[in-house]
Amino acid sequence: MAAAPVERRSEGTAMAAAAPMERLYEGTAPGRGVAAAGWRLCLAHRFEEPRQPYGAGDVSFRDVLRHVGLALRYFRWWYKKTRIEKKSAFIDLLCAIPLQQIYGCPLGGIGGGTITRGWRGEFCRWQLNPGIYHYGTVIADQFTVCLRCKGQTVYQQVLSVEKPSTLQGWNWGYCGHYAFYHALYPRAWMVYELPGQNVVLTCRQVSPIIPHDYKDSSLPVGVFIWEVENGRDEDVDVSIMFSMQNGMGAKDDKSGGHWNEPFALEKEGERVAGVLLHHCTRVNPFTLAISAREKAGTGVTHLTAFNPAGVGREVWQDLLHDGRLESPPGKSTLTEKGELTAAAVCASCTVPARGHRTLEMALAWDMPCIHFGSKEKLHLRRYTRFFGSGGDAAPALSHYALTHYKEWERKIEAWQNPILENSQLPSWYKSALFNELYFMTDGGTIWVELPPDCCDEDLRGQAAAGMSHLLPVLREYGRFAYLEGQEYRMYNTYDVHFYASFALVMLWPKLQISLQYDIAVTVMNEDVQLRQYLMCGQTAQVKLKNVVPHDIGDPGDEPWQRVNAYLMHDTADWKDLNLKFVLQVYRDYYLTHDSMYLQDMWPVCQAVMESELKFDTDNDGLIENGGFADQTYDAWVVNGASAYCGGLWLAAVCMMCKMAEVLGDAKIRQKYMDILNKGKEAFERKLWNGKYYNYDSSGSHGSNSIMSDQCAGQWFLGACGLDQGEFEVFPKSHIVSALRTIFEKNVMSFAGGTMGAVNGMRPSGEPDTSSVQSNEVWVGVVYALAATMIQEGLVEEGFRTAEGCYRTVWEQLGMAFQTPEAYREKKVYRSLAYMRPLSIWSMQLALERRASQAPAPPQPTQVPNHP
Ligand SMILES: CC(C)CCC[C@@H](C)[C@H]1CC[C@H]2[C@@H]3CC=C4C[C@@H](O[C@@H]5O[C@H](CO)[C@@H](O)[C@H](O)[C@H]5O)CC[C@]4(C)[C@H]3CC[C@]12C
Repeated sequence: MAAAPVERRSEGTAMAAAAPMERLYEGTAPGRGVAAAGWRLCLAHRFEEPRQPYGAGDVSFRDVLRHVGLALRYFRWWYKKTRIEKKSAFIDLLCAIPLQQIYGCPLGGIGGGTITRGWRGEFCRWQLNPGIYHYGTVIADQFTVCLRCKGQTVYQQVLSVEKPSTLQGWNWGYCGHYAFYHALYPRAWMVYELPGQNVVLTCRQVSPIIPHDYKDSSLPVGVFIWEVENGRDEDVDVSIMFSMQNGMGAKDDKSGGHWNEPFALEKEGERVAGVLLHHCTRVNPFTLAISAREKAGTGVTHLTAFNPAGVGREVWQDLLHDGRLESPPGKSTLTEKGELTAAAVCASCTVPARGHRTLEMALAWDMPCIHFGSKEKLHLRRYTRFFGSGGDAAPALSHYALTHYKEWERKIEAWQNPILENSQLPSWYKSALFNELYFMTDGGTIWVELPPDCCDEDLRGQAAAGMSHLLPVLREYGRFAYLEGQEYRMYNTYDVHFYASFALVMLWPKLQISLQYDIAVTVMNEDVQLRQYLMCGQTAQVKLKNVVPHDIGDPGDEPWQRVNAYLMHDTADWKDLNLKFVLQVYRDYYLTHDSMYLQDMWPVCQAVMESELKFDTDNDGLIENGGFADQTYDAWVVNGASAYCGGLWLAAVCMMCKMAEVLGDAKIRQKYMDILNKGKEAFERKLWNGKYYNYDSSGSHGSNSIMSDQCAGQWFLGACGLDQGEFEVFPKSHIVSALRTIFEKNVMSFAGGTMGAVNGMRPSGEPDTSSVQSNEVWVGVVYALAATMIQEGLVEEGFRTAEGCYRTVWEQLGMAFQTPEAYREKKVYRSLAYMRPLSIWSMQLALERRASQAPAPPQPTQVPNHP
């Protein structure tokens, strides 16, 4: 291999996982402006480990017996839902999405829908209907390059390694050994050497993901900046053609009535031209726009319509002829039922000998008004406040994207560079930190406006009345929701958001505040409808008053309106949800200093803590679990006092004291101080075993398992600076001992220390197989554990722990941009593209905290400058 832009830059605990990349790349070009850190792959790469989604065959006989009731109830529910009602299941255990090791950076801002490109450049994952995914590569969606010298076309190639059965008139099968992909979300680069041409193309893909920005970050656009380097001694005319099918490759692309039209928009001296592809479905119609920026020396041409299911010769020849497209005026006809249509836009320029030029192209999509599955309410997306809701915004969005992407990149660099340039941080971490952020947009994310006429009453009366800032916050920042996972279709699953929320509060704090207001409203409300819960078979109310819901609803139904789509357990009896609300309220206040928020949330915190107090059945100041899987580990039973929920409880009680202090509520402060003092003693007495905190106090076989998440309470306390002095809840020495034990057992004694931390380990050093979740690794829990280690000074251990997950997911298993909830040491994974791994941002918070506390480096002695 020549000079190796694809080399693996790994430090310390290097693993062999990604080594084949180096051997595959045969190019020499470094590309233009490609970031140093990130996730890099040669286009000829193949992932070798074929993993399977968790299936019935992976369950032990003991677990089959344990869950046979659930399985039967689930099957009955699933059959009714999918076969009789013809709807899709919020979790489809019987039809898991097969693993495709193809994904790369998604396009688009927050909550306007996403289109994911694969690392080989394909347009392959679509979330335009809110929260609903369509997986499928659309073959016509391509970039094609045409090179002309002295008036002759010398090279024309689709920049795709595919050899499809449609559009055979095109020149497919680009040799992947001459290109590489590099992702550093929200940007990605593809570097193509054009064999034998002495021309290098670098395509930089940019999405408007800008921390603390609540306008541009909402835009449904992506920009492709093509840097063309001409290594020849003669000028070359270069054209890049961007072709796109009208639709996302789904059934309704053939439903008829779709049409395309060319457009050009000139504003403030900037001209953008392209084609609009109107996708006229009954529900959630949208317009796609492909475009390019016209400027001196850059011409933009188009083809309004072609048949993407045909041979495609007319398109190919058109471009081949003169490096331009025919550019007919006027609209296309409407498609017939069964017919597909596509369009293309082409940007061309002359690149001088040994010179360089840039071509700028954009993809925008405008689906301003959306219905969820129930179609009860019409919602307006966030970006409509800036671009209107008439369905005619695609030209303006394209123009805005092409004239603002430089500013976006400046802001992205100002945010990312201090981290990227920190030589103390390993480069895998830099890749993990930014690339895991993909889920913020590609988590089925939705960001909508509050209807202008929405009042307290609509948010259900008394709930809203107590919160003076509820309406102003929701009006100004809108409503935000993201899925638990692309396969676990529930919005804002709260026990999981607890982990992921660090990313939101650190980067878009107003969205975290808005989400919390939404949760606060649901706390006060109830849903009296009865239903059967699948795990235990009992019937109970959908939602009780004064408890935090599991989730805010299913996009296949009517989220916000009907909460708790999850029907495995009655989560009114879960022990972690209420506590996670209190912990987030204080954490958010600590990070944002938003005292209005704190004031509004205070009565809600008191209400959920009152509900929680009933779980302290023996009045020792510590809650007890109920002998079922009554927390986020929803298939791992806990009985009696537990390290996880007991620890969260004490942390929440501590934060109640702190909040009461801030708000000057002495009575409440005293109440929770008394509970805290009693509870701390009970926690140590019931759970501390001299080395770590036992899983639970039941004395059953698994009760002395080592749980990787046993310090979750301390994680939050440390993140809020509440881990010392008066507020030291857990003795420092115990926390450090527990973390060291987890590192030794759950990390280093599991898969040779290369796969992160297993959820539960027996003291003997065997993974705990007492439940289907105890021998899983949960990536988001591992990142949270790593943050806790860093907070407690075990920095190397923290990085080592987290590195195992990153390398496993991104380098070994080919699960880039679809990090799963869980994997086992061998064979299986569970729930692709999951929310929890966003917890990696808590590692960053811990690192920033440490850096700000570190003593300042000695200053060089100042030599007085005497005249
Ligand atoms: C008789 C059959 C052959 C054997 C069937 C066994 C199965 C019934 C069970 C084996 C594995 C179980 C599933 C494990 C995980 C699940 C996830 C859960 O939802 C969310 O999970 C998060 C934890 O990962 C949690 O934090 C979130 O709050 C939840 O929203 C739902 C249950 C289940 C799918 C579970 C169901 C039963 C098995 C498939």
